[in-house]
Amino acid sequence: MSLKTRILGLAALLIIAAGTASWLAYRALSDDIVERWGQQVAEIQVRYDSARLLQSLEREIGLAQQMARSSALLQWAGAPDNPTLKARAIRQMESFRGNFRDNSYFVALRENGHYYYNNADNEYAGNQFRYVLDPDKPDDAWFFQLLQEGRDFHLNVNPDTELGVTKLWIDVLMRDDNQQVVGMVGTGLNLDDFLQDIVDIGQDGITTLFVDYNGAIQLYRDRNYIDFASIIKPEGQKNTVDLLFDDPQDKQQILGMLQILKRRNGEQGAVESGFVTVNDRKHLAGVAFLPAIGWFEITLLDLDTLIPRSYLWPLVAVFLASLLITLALFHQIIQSRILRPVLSLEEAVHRLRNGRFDLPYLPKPDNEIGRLVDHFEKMSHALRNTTRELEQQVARRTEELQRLARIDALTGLKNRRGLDEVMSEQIQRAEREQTGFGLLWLDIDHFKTINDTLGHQAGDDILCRVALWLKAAVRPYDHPGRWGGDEFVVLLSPCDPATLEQIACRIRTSVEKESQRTGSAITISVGGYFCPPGEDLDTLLRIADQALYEAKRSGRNRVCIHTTTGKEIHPA
Ligand SMILES: Nc1nc2c(ncn2[C@@H]2O[C@H](COP(=O)(O)OP(=O)(O)OP(=O)(O)O)[C@@H](O)[C@H]2O)c(=O)[nH]1
Repeated sequence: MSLKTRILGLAALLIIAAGTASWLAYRALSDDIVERWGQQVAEIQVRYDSARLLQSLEREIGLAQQMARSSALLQWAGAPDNPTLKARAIRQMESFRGNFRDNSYFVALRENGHYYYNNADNEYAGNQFRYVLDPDKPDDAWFFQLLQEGRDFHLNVNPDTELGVTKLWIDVLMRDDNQQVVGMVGTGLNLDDFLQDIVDIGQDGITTLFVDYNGAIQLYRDRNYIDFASIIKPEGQKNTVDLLFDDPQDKQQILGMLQILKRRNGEQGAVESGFVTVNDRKHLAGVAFLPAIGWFEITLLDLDTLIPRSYLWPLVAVFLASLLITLALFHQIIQSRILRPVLSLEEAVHRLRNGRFDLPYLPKPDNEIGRLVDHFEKMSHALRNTTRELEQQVARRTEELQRLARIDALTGLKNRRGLDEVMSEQIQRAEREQTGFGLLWLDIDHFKTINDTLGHQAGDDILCRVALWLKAAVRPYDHPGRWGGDEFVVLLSPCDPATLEQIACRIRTSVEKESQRTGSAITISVGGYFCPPGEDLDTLLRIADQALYEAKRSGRNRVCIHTTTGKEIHPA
């Protein structure tokens, strides 16, 4: 796996890990914020819903209480059979009917159990007496129960089977001057209208319900849950609020909140809240007690509706986008600051390893890698300089060795190899320019005797001296050399037969004279050949050797020149 893949993989893992940790922290924080926010919203919503209910009811309750205190009604309640009082009371009732919101009323008298009623359509005009309440009839039990309890005011959601209506009834007791209960008055609000106005107001995610002092559901958008005629039902048979919750802990929590609020007994602004599950969805429940009517108001906030999960998608999108941007930036930085310099360095090292000093462009970021590249560049420059110096030294030494390989170590003249090269060049030149050159072959006479009598070292000294005299006797552009042993060769170019002869004689004379001057007289024999263009080396050497042989055979210390026209011997 490449370094780039590893670094980017590691970076992605770190970012995802950091992102996950941030996400979890965010979730915890957002849950906390939502909880706090939800509690505040729940409390506000509870107060708002309570206010809406009370606002609607307070006027009706006030009117009902005013009606209960009406002297016309109270007098009639004391003498229900008195037609004058009855007529006056009914007129009074009818005047109240016009003021009630539902334009309906009821009056029930304790003494004879007569129940009077009229509605918005004035359906029972002149016939307000509807029926006689029967203590043994379950449908009428509410009346007798309220009389028994002696509660001055009561709200009751109840279908009236006689009248065929289901209403939220406002029941207010009538008391005479002695505070004796003489009857009951009130009005009924159409339940469907009331639910629509107060409870089921179409706020998405917000559910409002009202329960009575014992937790029995009184107002709820689903009528099936409403506990009609709660007052006459024994405990245990009521539709209480806990029916809405599946989790026993939620049931306990809600009932616990009702208990707490009961203990606080309508304390101003007292609201309890907590999380519950309704229909498998998390809700925040807010509960408040309404002492004016003795009910609790419960608001359920569906958090998934109010704060849908889809709200989080932009956050996820932002996270993913920032992840991609971060990776791209990271890749760019890694690429320019690490990978590209490292790859260039690797390429440079590869070239250097193959002996190439033409390094590619090496980026130098301002970091450790940049410093490493800088050191590498300096190192490669030093290596290049050292290598060049070594190469130059080797070239110089090779050249010297090559030169030495063509030089005779004893005399300093060209050796046989050197002479071979010069002769080959001259053969080519002669061929090319169609001119001849001269070749002399020299041999010291009786050198063996010199060696034998004076010693080998003395022989060497004589060889060196002969070399010096030879050099002095030829022209600067001629090529004298030692062929081997006591034999010397001189190549003369440019040359002609006369010059060849002249120089050959001069050499022989010079050696003879100079050696005599130094006290160890020696002589040499010289064979010469003027080489015409087109002849090969072997032929030249053979003819020059023959000329030398002729010179020796003729008595030594003489020159024998071969030309194309014949041979000529010059004695001393
Ligand atoms: N001192 C010395 N002697 C050498 C060297 N090379 C060859 N010789 C000797 O030179 C002698 C050459 O003798 P030759 O050329 O064969 O015979 P010569 O005695 O010169 O007689 P001619 O040539 O017939 O006059 C031999 O004795 C070799 O040992 C050398 O480098 N130094």
